[in-house]
Amino acid sequence: MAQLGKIPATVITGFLGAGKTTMIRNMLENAGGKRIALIINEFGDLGVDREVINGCGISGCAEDDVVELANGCICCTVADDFLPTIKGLIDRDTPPDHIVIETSGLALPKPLVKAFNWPEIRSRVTVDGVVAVLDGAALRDGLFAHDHHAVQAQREADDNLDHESPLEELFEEQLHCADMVVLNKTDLLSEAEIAKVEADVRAELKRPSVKIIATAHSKVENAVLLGLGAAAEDDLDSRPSHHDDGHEHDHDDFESFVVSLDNVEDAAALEKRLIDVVRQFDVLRIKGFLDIPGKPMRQVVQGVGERFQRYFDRPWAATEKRRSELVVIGLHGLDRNAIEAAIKAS
Ligand SMILES: Nc1nc2c(ncn2[C@@H]2O[C@H](COP(=O)(O)OP(=O)(O)OP(=O)(O)O)[C@@H](O)[C@H]2O)c(=O)[nH]1
Repeated sequence: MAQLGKIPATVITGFLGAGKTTMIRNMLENAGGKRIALIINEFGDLGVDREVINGCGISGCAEDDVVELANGCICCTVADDFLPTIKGLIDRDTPPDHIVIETSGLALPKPLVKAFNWPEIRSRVTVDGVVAVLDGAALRDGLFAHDHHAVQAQREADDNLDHESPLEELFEEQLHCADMVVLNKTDLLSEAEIAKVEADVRAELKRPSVKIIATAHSKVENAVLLGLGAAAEDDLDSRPSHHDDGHEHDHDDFESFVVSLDNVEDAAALEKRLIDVVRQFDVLRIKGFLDIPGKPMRQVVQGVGERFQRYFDRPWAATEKRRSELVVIGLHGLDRNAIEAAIKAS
């Protein structure tokens, strides 16, 4: 077998908030002794995903098995960031059994898969599979299908601009590169909606062999996710991309910033303001941590579109500064001042 002796690597792709980190937490919790190293890349300067993974206290999940690539989107920094990181992992005295890479929700997976053909790693690592996690509720609501904001209407009106929305393009990039599709958040969909979304996704796939798994809370068994044996780096041609012609890719369609707050007395009221912000502005994702006075634990805030979740994940460490910080991610042109003012208004 050509892949014999190579370390398998699984690439997890999927739009902002689709459920990638949740999937990886499940995976680590059920690793069953398999040594999984994790490379995490996210859009925005707060490193929430790594924190969420480290905060979960999974036994056997050593801190140095989780590497964060924080300098921009992984697909644009492969040579500078990704290659040295993966080399570092495979050169360890005890290399991992499996490498899992969580790409940022705005990353194109294909340039990353391509990087596995670099001579230094090609002989030692193979892309076992590209897994695309899809937000079933966002698909049902048409987030990736047509223009949902005025910004898009302007783009449509200008003949010089690419007519496809950045969300639609990303969706296609991620889906067309996938060896397995996880249709997530089915708890928010009716049976009929699941069937409709699944059929839409199936129609968009370029390779009929790709399986679609419908699930909630990103629950898929490791035996299903890992060990696909796809050797995706050898099979790039069947994964079409908008950028195959060398067309430049950047993330100018999106932007993010961090909002720092004082401690938060009334988290429910803050959540209401955050939902208003999502409704008023082109905000796609808000996530971060809150310092709630009198509480020994830090509170995690997760917002995907208008859907918010809050939970306490771990005690603040004695050595760390309690802080309240949120990363706001949205379409380019966010009115940062207005958004900050709206979040801070009380
Ligand atoms: N209702 C529901 N919520 C879900 C499901 N899966 C994940 N979530 C929630 O969706 C939010 C985002 O989940 P994450 O796993 O952080 O998503 P992600 O893809 O890693 O997000 P980014 O890294 O920011 O792109 C969290 O609040 C999750 O608890 C699901 O199946 N159903």
